[in-house]
Amino acid sequence: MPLTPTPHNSAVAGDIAKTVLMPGDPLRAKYIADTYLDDVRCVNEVRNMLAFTGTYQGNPVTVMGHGMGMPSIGIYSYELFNFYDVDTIIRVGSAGGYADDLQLRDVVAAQGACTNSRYAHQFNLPGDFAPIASFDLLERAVAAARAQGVNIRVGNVLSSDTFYEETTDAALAWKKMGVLAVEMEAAALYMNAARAGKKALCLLTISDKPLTGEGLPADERQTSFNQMMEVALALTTPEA
Ligand SMILES: O=P(O)(O)O[C@H]1O[C@H](CO)[C@@H](O)[C@H]1O
Ligand SMILES: O=c1cc[nH]c(=O)[nH]1
Repeated sequence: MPLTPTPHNSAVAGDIAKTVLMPGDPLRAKYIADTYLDDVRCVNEVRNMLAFTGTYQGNPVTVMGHGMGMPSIGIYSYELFNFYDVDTIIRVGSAGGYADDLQLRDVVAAQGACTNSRYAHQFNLPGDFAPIASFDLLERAVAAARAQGVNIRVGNVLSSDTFYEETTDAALAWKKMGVLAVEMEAAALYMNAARAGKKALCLLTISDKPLTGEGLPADERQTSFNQMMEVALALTTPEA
């Protein structure tokens, strides 16, 4: 029985490239496709979770939104890894900076992803799982960033089930552990990649600082992340 299309994705297996870039916002996926890809076609519109397949410097790549939160990226990345034979997913997201020395628009590579979610419980492990990036992708992202003159920070992030918090207690506690920034999906992506034996990396642009109240406006969140996108796109080329 064919596994594709799925209830969430009308693409069939050959429509999706081996490497997929995933922002949370489907309009950011469209922006990446319109700005950087050639020979683009839209391969999914189910729930408006837009997916586009094209080429970047001659190499096939798909760009698809994943929505907000771990249940959402959990579904899309599971299907891409297990039903569409995708090898590599690179999330290109926004994050709230915790570290004092992170500024708005800085780029972070999530080497590890702490989480307050129970996503790992489905794997019935006799302990806590440490969700980590593919070292190969991480190493290549750092090299690509240096080559492009992008100052990239590498470290731990928090993948949170909540965007809004009653107090700053949790943020301050994670910050004390050296966690650089908060977002909402990397841990689930890294776990799905680990379980499927595939590769994943989460790159983030700092869109706000929850502990100081600084933030970029919504339109800039959608379109101002070009440095991060260009580092991610460099990983789609064999020579990167
Ligand atoms: O900008 P994206 O990639 O959606 O990432 C961040 O923004 C959303 C919250 O505003 C969450 O999805 C969080 O992870
Ligand atoms: O998840 C997110 C993303 C951006 N900023 C935050 O504070 N949290």
